[in-house]
Amino acid sequence: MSTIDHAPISQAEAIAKAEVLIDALPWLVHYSGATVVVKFGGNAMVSDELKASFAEDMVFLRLAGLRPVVVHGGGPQISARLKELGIESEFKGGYRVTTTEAITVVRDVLRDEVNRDLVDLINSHGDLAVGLSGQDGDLFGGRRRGAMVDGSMVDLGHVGDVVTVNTGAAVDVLDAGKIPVISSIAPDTDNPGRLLNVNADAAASALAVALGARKLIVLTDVAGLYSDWPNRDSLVSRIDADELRALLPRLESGMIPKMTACLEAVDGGVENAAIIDGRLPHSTLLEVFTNKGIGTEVVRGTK
Ligand SMILES: Nc1ncnc2c1ncn2[C@@H]1O[C@H](COP(=O)(O)OP(=O)(O)O)[C@@H](O)[C@H]1O
Ligand SMILES: CC(=O)N[C@@H](CCC(=O)OP(=O)(O)O)C(=O)O
Repeated sequence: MSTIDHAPISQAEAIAKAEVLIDALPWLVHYSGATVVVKFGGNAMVSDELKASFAEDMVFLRLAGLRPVVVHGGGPQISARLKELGIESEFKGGYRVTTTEAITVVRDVLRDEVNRDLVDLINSHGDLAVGLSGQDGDLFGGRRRGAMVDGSMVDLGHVGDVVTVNTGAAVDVLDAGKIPVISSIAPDTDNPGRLLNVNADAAASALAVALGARKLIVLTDVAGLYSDWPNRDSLVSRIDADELRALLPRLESGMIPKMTACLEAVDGGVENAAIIDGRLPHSTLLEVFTNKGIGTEVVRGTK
């Protein structure tokens, strides 16, 4: 066998790899023991490879000494199931209008399909993930909300905001050294026995605030927030809460709940919130462990 066969990488490659690892050191120190809430959007779950790389990132964060918490969406998966069942579904102001018939489908797709799939992927690396929904241990309590469309408030059916968070179930999982994987449905606090469909960005934000998380990361299917959508030259790398508050009324569709969630997180004490491109493998690791991060970072304002 030649010497080459025994040398898996060159010295230059070895030094480059060591530099990548050592660059992560200040971030390992900064985030040691910190709770980080990661929202995995349905549009970012586009392939089995990306879902598997997301699961690896969560395991990496946990084994690096952070306390990752996953809140997942599943919008496209819910839409596909509703279509199969012939149930009408439309979005208003970035939120799905959710009928009594649709709410059961939303719950089943999120809790029984998307959640189980992510838990299984993480657990292929060891017994690390525990699936929860907003119903478990009264994790979330919701209240119905409408949406502003063209200056007037429209009804959204069984759609709500998270108004109470009982962190006990998630903290128990974290304290056991595991990763909570949470779906965003919430019991309706005004109508016992009824459920509400909560946008997953909003659920992740409410949980990040209640857990005193250091960081909220939102994975989606664009590079970040564009200030002049769809002009691809307008990607925002950093924005503070005051600037975001001013920009919010001009945002459209799915970016409305997403950026509202980031704003509420930093207003609620989370150090920063990042919108990153979930289509990039290992985007979460790049965001947490590199100096520049990726995507759009939202930081606290002067308020
Ligand atoms: N200003 C903007 N910046 C970035 N994306 C935007 C903007 N306005 C609208 N969008 C749209 O929002 C989408 C992300 O929201 P959404 O589909 O709800 O994602 P997710 O399923 O990840 O929650 C993007 O794919 C893009 O089409
Ligand atoms: C009220 C509302 O719109 N709920 C969302 C919940 C899932 C979600 O937020 O999924 P993504 O993160 O993939 O968009 C929905 O029904 O699609």
